[in-house]
Amino acid sequence: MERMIGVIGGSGVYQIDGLEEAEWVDVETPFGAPSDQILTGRLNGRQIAFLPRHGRGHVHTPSTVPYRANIFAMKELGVTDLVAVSAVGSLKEAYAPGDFLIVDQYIDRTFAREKTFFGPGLVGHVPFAHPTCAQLSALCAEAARGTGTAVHEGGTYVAMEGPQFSTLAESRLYRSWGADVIGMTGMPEAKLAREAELCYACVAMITDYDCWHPDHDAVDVAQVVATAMKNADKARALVAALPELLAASKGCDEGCGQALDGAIMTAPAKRDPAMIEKLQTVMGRVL
Ligand SMILES: CSC[C@H]1O[C@H](OP(=O)(O)O)[C@H](O)[C@@H]1O
Ligand SMILES: Nc1ncnc2[nH]cnc12
Repeated sequence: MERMIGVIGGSGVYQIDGLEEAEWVDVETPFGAPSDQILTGRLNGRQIAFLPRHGRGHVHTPSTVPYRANIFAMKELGVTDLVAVSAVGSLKEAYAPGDFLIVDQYIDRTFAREKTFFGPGLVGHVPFAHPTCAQLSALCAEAARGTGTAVHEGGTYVAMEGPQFSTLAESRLYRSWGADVIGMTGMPEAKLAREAELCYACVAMITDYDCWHPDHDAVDVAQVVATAMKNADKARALVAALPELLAASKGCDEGCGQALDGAIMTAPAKRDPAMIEKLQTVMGRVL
């Protein structure tokens, strides 16, 4: 199967430049519209799709981002490898604002979001011990290093509900858990990408020290935006390098594309035909 990069841009990354045949396209899904139109085109001769997670102009809160529609739409467009770019707070001294961290684990503290494509009449459970694709993550690290930024490979992302930032007690709690960075959108995006059998990687752009650091002011939007703006060119350079790196890579050998093998529990005779039809795009392979 031809591989194709999709990118979901976070706070501060609402578009990418330099696409040939660039076009913002509407994609409708059974879960409603995605966060915005999706920018499609060719980057260095290779097809790519880009979606701003909060919409252009930042209209969705972390809780109202239509995560299911976003993943569905990417799959519909033929994306196989999805890269999330996310602004995060650092929970460790060594991870400084301006650095990139390639996430490989999550702690999901969100509670007000739809987190699965499954439902009554079609029940399934995908493996999630390793929530990101190691091969795609390695490509992201290589692309990130090419921007000249400090890159940390591997780290745990705490996904909080927001939209308010954390209290000091919460920030200290997450540090005591050994978590590395904090954001508001990593979940359920990563869970849904796994259910849709996509390779998924998260490039976390560190924008602040949250509120635990005695020598830094507690995070506010101005800090996040200032760092994100400073890093926006690097984020775009990183994205620009990805399609070629993917084409030259040996591809995923850890089964992201077969995550649904053996996952569905509902007996064939009990499966809801409407659910089967609704989910053709994301999991037609096993239905
Ligand atoms: C503007 S600070 C909080 C906001 O920024 C992050 O967004 P994203 O993950 O989409 O880059 C964080 O998760 C919050 O949504
Ligand atoms: N400190 C922080 N907490 C949650 N989300 C963030 N996004 C960027 N910085 C953040």
